[in-house]
Amino acid sequence: MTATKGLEGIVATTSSISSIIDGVLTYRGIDIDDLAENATFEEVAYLLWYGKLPNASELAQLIADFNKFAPIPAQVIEQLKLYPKEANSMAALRSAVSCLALYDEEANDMSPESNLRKAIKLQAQIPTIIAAFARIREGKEPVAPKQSQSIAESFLYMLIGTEPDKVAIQALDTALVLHADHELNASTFAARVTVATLSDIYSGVTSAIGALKGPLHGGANEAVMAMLEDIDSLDNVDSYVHDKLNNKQKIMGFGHRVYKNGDPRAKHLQKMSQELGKITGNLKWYEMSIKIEDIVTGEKGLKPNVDFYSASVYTSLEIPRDLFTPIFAISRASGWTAHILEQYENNRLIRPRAEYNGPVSQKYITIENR
Ligand SMILES: CC(=O)SCCNC(=O)CCNC(=O)[C@H](O)C(C)(C)COP(=O)(O)OP(=O)(O)OC[C@H]1O[C@@H](n2cnc3c(N)ncnc32)[C@H](O)[C@@H]1OP(=O)(O)O
Ligand SMILES: O=C([O-])CC(=O)C(=O)O
Repeated sequence: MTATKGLEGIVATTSSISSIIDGVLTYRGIDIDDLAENATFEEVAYLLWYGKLPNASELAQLIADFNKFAPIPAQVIEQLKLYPKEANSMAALRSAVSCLALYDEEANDMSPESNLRKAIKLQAQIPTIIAAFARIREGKEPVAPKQSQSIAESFLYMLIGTEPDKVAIQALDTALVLHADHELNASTFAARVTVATLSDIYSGVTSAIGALKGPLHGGANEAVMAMLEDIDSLDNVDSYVHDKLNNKQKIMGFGHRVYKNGDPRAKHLQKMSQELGKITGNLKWYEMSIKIEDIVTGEKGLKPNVDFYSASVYTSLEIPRDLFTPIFAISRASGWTAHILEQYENNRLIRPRAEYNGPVSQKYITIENR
């Protein structure tokens, strides 16, 4: 038995949800470029769960379900009020999603109909939790979900408490489309490992949120913004990036386990970052990002991943930095739950082996002789 560090290159399952072949990302066979330009997040969620694009009435039904399920139980709101105001927002989301299960009577119903319904509920309720916690920690009352055609609109409405701007809704919707699924990424794998024990969907999504939080995965978008704030001006980019690279430190938002010639989602986010910068009259973060990319790609051959330009996009939308990774979770909830449903459909326990490299032939030593 020989271990492969980080399971690089190991094919651990079959899946018909998304593919990355020769650097091209598809959801159910549809190119991400096509979806980014034409689809709404609601259509994409349907596509991931059902394997096809919805017709008008199927889409209307899904949107009606999202609106119906979006309010969260009063007990969960009460829990959010008890969390420390300075709690990490991904930790708060992880706890609150786990808490949702306690108030869902069908949490442990393993029928396919119930699991699909819970996937839709989770997708509807995760944005509500994030917006509610963001307001509660500022001493404000949560805003009830808006009856809306779009999760992006309802989320922004719950966050700011007023009608969101159309440009912001469109930009967030596209970002949600771009982040929705990504084959067997770390958080999706965590979800699949959890539910492969035949544990419930809430456990799977809670595991996934924990995995997404880390800065080598979804947490990188917040780390990118922290870096941009740290650098602070275009003039400081050169010395900052060279210092990091010379000290063999990572530049967040660059590199990817699967893409070696660039992430197809990054160009969409780069364009959005520029357009939003122009609209807000602040191109500073965009211009700094471009300069960082020039240096890192030029000198290390590393390309920006999905997290790099999403940082300046969300900042232009005036979203607080520590909600960037929770927003990633809003989107990826669709992919996580699609993978969980796929895992249940054709389940086998996921249990790899470890190559043992510890001591051998040891004997028990009594405590007085240690
Ligand atoms: C949604 C997402 O999860 S996208 C990824 C988000 N994460 C980040 O942006 C964090 C920064 N990037 C990284 O840490 C990595 O590129 C990962 C985690 C994304 C991929 O990791 P792996 O495939 O395991 O690559 P690994 O970390 O082994 O890097 C390979 C080499 O490239 C270097 N490298 C990789 N990423 C970077 C980076 N961002 N900055 C500088 N060097 C890097 C490593 O130092 C390593 O160099 P070495 O061979 O000289 O030791
Ligand atoms: O696939 C991965 O390793 C990371 C990820 O989730 C993504 O890029 O969207």
